[in-house]
Amino acid sequence: MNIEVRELADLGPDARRAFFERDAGVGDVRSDVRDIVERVRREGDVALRDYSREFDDVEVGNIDVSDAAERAYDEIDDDVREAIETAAANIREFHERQVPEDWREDFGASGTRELGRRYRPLDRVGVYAPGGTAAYPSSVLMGVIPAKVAGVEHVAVATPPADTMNPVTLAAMHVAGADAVYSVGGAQGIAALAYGTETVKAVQKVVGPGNKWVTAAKAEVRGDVDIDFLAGPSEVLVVADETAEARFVAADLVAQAEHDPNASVVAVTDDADLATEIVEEVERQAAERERTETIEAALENDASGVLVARSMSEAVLFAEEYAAEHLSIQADDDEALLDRIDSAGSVFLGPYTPVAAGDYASGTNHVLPTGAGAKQQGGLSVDHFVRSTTVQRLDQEALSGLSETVTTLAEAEGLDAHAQSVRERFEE
Ligand SMILES: NC(=O)c1ccc[n+]([C@@H]2O[C@H](COP(=O)([O-])OP(=O)(O)OC[C@H]3O[C@@H](n4cnc5c(N)ncnc54)[C@H](O)[C@@H]3O)[C@@H](O)[C@H]2O)c1
Ligand SMILES: N[C@H](CO)Cc1c[nH]c[nH+]1
Repeated sequence: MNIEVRELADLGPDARRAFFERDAGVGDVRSDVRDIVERVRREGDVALRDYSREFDDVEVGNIDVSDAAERAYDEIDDDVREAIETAAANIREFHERQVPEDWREDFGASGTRELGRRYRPLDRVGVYAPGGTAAYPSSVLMGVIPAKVAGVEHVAVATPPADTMNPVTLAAMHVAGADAVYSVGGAQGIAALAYGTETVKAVQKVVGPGNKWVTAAKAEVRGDVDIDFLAGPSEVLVVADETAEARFVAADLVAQAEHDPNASVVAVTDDADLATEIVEEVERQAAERERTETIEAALENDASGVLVARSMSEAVLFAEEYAAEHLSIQADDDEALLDRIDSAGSVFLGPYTPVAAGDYASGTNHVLPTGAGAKQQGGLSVDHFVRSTTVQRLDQEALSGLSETVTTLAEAEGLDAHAQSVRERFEE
């Protein structure tokens, strides 16, 4: 692996596009994924079994494995069970703070003009929990717990099949409170949740992270079913100044790189010596990890690199444009730098806040927008599982006060029935 330190100012238009318009290979698989989704719609369970054979090399027996979750919980090691419970408690605590409250207020100056908002949970949602090259019990917690905190009655989870399903992933489903578990992964798993099959019940909304096939499938079904956002192959951007510890920066880059060859990991600093040290550390640490091949592939992506900015202001401008899934700031005045960045999925401040803490257990959600989606939205939250309705009540006096405004605007729009619906109430 040969990572070069690059000057930010020297990046040409193609290199800049590779960073800012990254899509982690999702575009390349859109047409294959369209075919998979269509076939699942047409053929249901038969297609799910065929795709599991083809892509996961598994002969699926039961697609519905809901019964296995509680058993797995009893069977896993005590220390793992305890870690799941601790992480789940922290995630639940953080998400309980997000539950919106119904409100009503009288805005009327004369008469009653009572306006408000109420929130109700969705009825049925589907959570995708990845599980191709690694197991993701943490993603089960991150998807199911906010849905349950929001009050969703039926939360189904789809996760790739295996000859023996990962017991820790199953146990996490039990802890999080999943109502149904289906052993189907990839694009076919997303299609099954979106449209239903003989075994899988269709849901109103599909959420959760995954690789490029999963992400392309979410883009494909969006419109027919609601989704959270595109949460594809992982990304991290570390903004560092001369006070940063190269070892820590490198460890955070290597950690996200181990998810997927399509992951993007970037460090940007105004200190050229630090940049060189980061590269040396990344090379050393990557060689020591178990998933070296994946890490090296991710580091060699066009959207990965170690960059030197002319100033921290330039580094901050890069971070804003990059809109990372995870933004780590390891710098002296991290809060001042953060103040100048609006676009990031989740932010990690200081040397002792590794991204991995949020990945598992600090309590924030790790399902986050990738591909610069953070320019438009934040990570998965209780908000994704509720619908809001506005409610209003006027009395006669308040309506009389508004009548001129409404009828004038209605007539300006050429909608006289609207105007009359107000006047009618004041005619004998
Ligand atoms: N953005 C986020 O919030 C976030 C959070 C956690 C994980 N992730 C990402 O989730 C992903 C997990 O990836 P994974 O692969 O381990 O698990 P996965 O469950 O996302 O994907 C596995 C599935 O991919 C499908 N697949 C594999 N090869 C295929 C092919 N050639 N054609 C069609 N389908 C194919 C299979 O059906 C398999 O079941 C990583 O990219 C990781 O970075 C993202
Ligand atoms: N880093 C991932 C989000 O991109 C979440 C995760 C799960 N397990 C470990 N990490």
